[in-house]
Amino acid sequence: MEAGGPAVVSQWDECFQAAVQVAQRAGQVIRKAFTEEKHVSTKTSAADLVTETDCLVEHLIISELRKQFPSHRFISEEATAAGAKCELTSSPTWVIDPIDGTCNFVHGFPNVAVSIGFAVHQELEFGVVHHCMEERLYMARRGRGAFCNTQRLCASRETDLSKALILTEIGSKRDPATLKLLLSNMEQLLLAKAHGVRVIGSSTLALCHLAAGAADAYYQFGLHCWDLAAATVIIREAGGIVMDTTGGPLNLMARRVVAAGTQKMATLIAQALQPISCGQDDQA
Ligand SMILES: O=P(O)(O)OC(CO)CO
Ligand SMILES: [Mg+2]
Ligand SMILES: [Mg+2]
Repeated sequence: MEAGGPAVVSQWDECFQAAVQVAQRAGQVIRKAFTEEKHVSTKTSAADLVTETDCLVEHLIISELRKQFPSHRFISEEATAAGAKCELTSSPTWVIDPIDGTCNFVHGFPNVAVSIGFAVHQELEFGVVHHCMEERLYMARRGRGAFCNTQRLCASRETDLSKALILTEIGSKRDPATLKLLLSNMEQLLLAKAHGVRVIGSSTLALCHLAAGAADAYYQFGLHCWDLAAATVIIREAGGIVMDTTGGPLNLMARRVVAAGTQKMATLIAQALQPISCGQDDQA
């Protein structure tokens, strides 16, 4: 065994435990705020929402983790919206979405999650996603399986597009050209006789449903690295595939993804999609 090997493993274990604890604390804050009046602002479009709870929870998560791991770097949704650089270096980096499903949160629709991913040398090491309203904790560490609370997760083995339940998100970009492509992509999958296409308002939770085998595929153009980081580890550890919409390897910053239980299903979905250009998180 390499000198220092076990020490490195236990270091990330400590980070993982910290992520679980802070995700649960964040969940308590979100649950309490869920039924209270919200102050809602918009960001990049009229459908890109933020509330004071997004900012409060992001501050809570980052200040707690920074206290414990002062040398680590952070990428987070609301700091990026406020102008922080979104750069994934080789340093240990936390990738955080304080509330995934803010539009759901604003409307009282209970698909709302906290998403905390962790990467070292640009490789995702673990992910924790807390479904706040159902108190479900999805989590995975690289090489150690994926779990929802204590239950081990197993992605779908389906390879036939005409038997697939597919998840996607509409996103916040609403110009006519984008909407046309978005609806045309959905139409292609329905014409291929997929059993259904679902939109639940939280990319992270949809990806966790895929990891749990409750859906066969997921695709989206326009999501962000913080929607994707934690759930990517969870899907891979559940035996699923997460890749670029071109069929190549996932680029966490490229704002597009296809995920599926099987490589065959992922390839079929990727082949059916027309690309929608959304830019890169690290070039904003
Ligand atoms: O609610 P949020 O974090 O803005 O995320 C959206 C997608 O960008 C839903 O997944
Ligand atoms: Mg999000
Ligand atoms: Mg968010």
